[in-house]
Amino acid sequence: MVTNGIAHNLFSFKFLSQRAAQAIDVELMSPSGGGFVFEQLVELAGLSVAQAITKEYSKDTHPRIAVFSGPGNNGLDGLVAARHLSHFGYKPKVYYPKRQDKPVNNGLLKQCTELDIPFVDTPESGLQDSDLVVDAIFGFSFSGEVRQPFVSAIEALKATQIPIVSVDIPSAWDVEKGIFRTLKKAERLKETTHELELMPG
Ligand SMILES: NC(=O)C1=CN([C@@H]2O[C@H](COP(=O)(O)OP(=O)(O)OC[C@H]3O[C@@H](n4cnc5c(N)ncnc54)[C@H](OP(=O)(O)O)[C@@H]3O)[C@@H](O)[C@H]2O)[C@@H](O)CC1
Repeated sequence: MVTNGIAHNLFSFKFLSQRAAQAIDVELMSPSGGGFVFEQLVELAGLSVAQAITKEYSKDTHPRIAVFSGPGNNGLDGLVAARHLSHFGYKPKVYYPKRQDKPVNNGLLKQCTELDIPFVDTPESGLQDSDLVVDAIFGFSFSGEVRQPFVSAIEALKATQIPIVSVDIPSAWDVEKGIFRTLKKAERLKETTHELELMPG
């Protein structure tokens, strides 16, 4: 879901607890439940993010998109979104500083590379000359204080004036209490994408 406006819309969202969000994933991937496999869910999540962006931000006005991908599955959603955004005619570039050597990660990296999507070394170079940033750093497994190498990425997101589209939740929010603790920060965020509400089922 992508919404215009900020604070007045935050309270019209339906938020899921961390436990509920994880339970939905388990249910979706259960053979007796949704029967989905992990890769399908990541693909659907990233595609949903890219589609949501096309609805809110035309490639004519916001062609250059920075994607910040984190170390977990939220970051994979970002890589998938980058690929679809490229197919949709946008010009994405990706900041992905902490990579896991797993088949799904490596496959998504390869697909982005083959589309000539640039990978940048710093958050600043990601944001430079970008019209919008996709925040796919942390999702529902984030906890505690932000650790490196993501401190500077979060600071860069706080400082930027371009629209931010967050996957699941704005990164570095306390998953359970963030909306109440960081409402001021949220008011600065332009957009929030809640991928879980876009999932099938
Ligand atoms: N699960 C699924 O099936 C599906 C999930 N999906 C998506 O994945 C998201 C959940 O994925 P996830 O569980 O990998 O968690 P996520 O928030 O991306 O990353 C956690 C990583 O961050 C790190 N980290 C944590 N705290 C930190 C800190 N304070 N400071 C710094 N680092 C910190 C920690 O890494 P570590 O530092 O421990 O190596 C950990 O590995 C979910 O929101 C949705 O978007 C969908 O694609 C559909 C299928």
